[in-house]
Amino acid sequence: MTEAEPAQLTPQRLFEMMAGFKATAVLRAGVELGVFGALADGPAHAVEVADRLAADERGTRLLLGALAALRLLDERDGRYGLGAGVAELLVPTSPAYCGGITAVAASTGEWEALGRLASTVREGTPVPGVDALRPDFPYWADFATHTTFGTLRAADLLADVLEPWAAGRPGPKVLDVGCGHGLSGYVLARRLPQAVIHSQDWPSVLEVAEGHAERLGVRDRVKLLPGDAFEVPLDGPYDVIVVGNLLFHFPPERAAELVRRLAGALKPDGRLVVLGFTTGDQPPAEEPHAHLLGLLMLSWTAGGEMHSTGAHRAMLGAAGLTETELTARPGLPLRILVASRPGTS
Ligand SMILES: C[S@@+](CC[C@H](N)C(=O)[O-])C[C@H]1O[C@@H](n2cnc3c(N)ncnc32)[C@H](O)[C@@H]1O
Repeated sequence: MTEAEPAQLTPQRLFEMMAGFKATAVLRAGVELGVFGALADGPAHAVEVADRLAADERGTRLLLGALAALRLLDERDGRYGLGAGVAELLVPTSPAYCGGITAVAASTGEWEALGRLASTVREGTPVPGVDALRPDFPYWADFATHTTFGTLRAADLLADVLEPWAAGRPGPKVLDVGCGHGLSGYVLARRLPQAVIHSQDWPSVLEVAEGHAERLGVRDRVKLLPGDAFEVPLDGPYDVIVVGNLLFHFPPERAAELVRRLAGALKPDGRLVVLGFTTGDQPPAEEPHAHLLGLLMLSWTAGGEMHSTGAHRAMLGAAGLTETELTARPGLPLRILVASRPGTS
């Protein structure tokens, strides 16, 4: 295999990077003000849109121009309509609506943290006053609410991996630690009608997860374990424990401590699953999401950072688990490691 040539930096690529935050701002303002919903029934002049949004006419006219410059809107004869694909993805009544994800991926919290990245790197400490590990860190409830569009794919893949094995266990008992939206457990529950899911996270996040469990029709088989994953009584033993996108909140030794705790709550022959973004498995340009997420962990936690699949394997091995198997899919920037607790059930 030949090494990929490094991409040549061009002035255009450089200026696109510099202007990236402006596109984020324009998209976010469009979503926040309800521009796309206001144009769902057809094109309109800026003055009509301003009236529908109860916003300033000049401000609306300038924003609509910028949205058209980004091709989110089309402008014809002074009237603005939705650009190609916008009705499906950015009109709130569409079943494929993604605009809510701006509350996470383009959130004020991320924006403010990354706006002072150089100073965070210089000092090596999180943004003053910010701690993503606090039970009331508001970003996590937003994350649980708005990211189901993307996380459903990961939950489906996880269910594909676990279903053949778990289907052979009578009434499998599953724990999802730092469950967020909870979909990892709920998609599995829909495939395995006898499964019982224990969803673990902070209380404010579990309120959101509970809503998803109800919508997916599995609420009657879901138990909630609110609290700190390091301290809450785990109510085991379990057939399956999933820890998804949580270990990178912590430095390696703290992550390994949690893995040990979870391994101790497995039944013999039970499975511990580490699911999520990793770095160090591929060249950085092949795993950009994970590297950018690592900067959020730098900004928001004391010591959190992304781990490699090799580091996860070492944590699982140190916790006495064996036969670790890796699943990854092209185009899905997540890796799934399934490790077994020795013994027979
Ligand atoms: C990035 S989200 C991951 C959500 C989901 N597991 C996934 O893979 O998409 C991290 C979650 O971990 C939770 N979390 C962080 N620290 C925690 C702790 N000490 N105890 C329990 N949950 C925690 C957050 O509230 C958040 O919901």
